[in-house]
Amino acid sequence: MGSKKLLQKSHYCTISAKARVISDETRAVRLANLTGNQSKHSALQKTQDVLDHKQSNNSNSPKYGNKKLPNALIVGVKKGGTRAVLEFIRIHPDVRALGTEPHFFDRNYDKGLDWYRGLMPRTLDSQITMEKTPSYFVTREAPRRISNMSRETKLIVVVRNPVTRAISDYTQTLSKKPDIPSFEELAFKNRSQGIVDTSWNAIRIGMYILHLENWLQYFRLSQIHFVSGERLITDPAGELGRVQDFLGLKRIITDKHFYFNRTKGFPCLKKPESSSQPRCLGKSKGRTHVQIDQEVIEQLREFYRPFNVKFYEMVGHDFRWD
Ligand SMILES: Nc1ncnc2c1ncn2[C@@H]1O[C@H](COP(=O)(O)OS(=O)(=O)O)[C@@H](OP(=O)(O)O)[C@H]1O
Repeated sequence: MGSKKLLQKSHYCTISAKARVISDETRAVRLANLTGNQSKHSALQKTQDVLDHKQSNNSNSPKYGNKKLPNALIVGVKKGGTRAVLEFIRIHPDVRALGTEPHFFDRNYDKGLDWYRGLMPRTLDSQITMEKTPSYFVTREAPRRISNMSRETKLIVVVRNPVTRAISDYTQTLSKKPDIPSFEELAFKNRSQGIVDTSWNAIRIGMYILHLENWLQYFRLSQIHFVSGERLITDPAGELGRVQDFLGLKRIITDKHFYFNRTKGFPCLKKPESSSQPRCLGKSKGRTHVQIDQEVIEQLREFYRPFNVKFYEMVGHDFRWD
């Protein structure tokens, strides 16, 4: 076999090994989130050990290294574009990330930090460990718990127009439970009087300033980086450039890594040479949204406006959601 073919073959093996690792890892964390029992957790640990072994056979991964608690977390927001940020940043050679959402600081906190650390990929000292769980942003206890782990944790929040975010959230729920009430019914306590139901999660999550105030009790604003969910779609390289700066990483991910996939309607990662792996996000990202009456959208815009303005003032950036 010629040297070029050999190279291509080993590259292909690395990619398919990585794909296997990701699907095993997904199974492992899902298991932990679905069950609360101890024997399943040791099964999870075993699966994770197998993953580590597989990853150590992957030439892209360190042969040695340690499982470390994350230095950086993507803490929100749900439907903001958190998966895209994680999948894009993890192509950086100095980043290793858990592919699935461990929900440690909300649902699995009682399992302890050792359990959490055990889920993480092995990293060299120079590498950053990351995970993403979008529900952390709206979990009251999450900032305190994360600051107890390390006060130096870097936090990333992907924010998006709260009205579009709410519709995206509802569209996702509807895809799983087709019998739920209409968006309008859930969004308002009294629609004719314009009284919004702030107890509905799809609405509450978008009141970003309220959640942010909770985080600022434990973290400095400079420890939190806000990614624009809108610009992440129109200029992924620009947003990822700022994420790399924030994480203290060399800017390796650039516009050379992205292309706009017309079928998907979103930016995707360029395929590494000779790989058959899809590099666009899955079907649950970029769903066609439920059609919502323009008047309802206007009412929600009005509702969010004061919260948005306070949020812009606090973070020093106008996201232009009006
Ligand atoms: N490159 C790329 N490809 C696909 N989708 C992209 C991308 N960049 C951002 N987005 C937007 O990400 C939205 C899903 O957000 P999350 O990943 O945070 O969702 S989740 O909370 O993890 O379910 C998803 O929301 P919907 O379009 O409403 O499905 C996308 O708009």
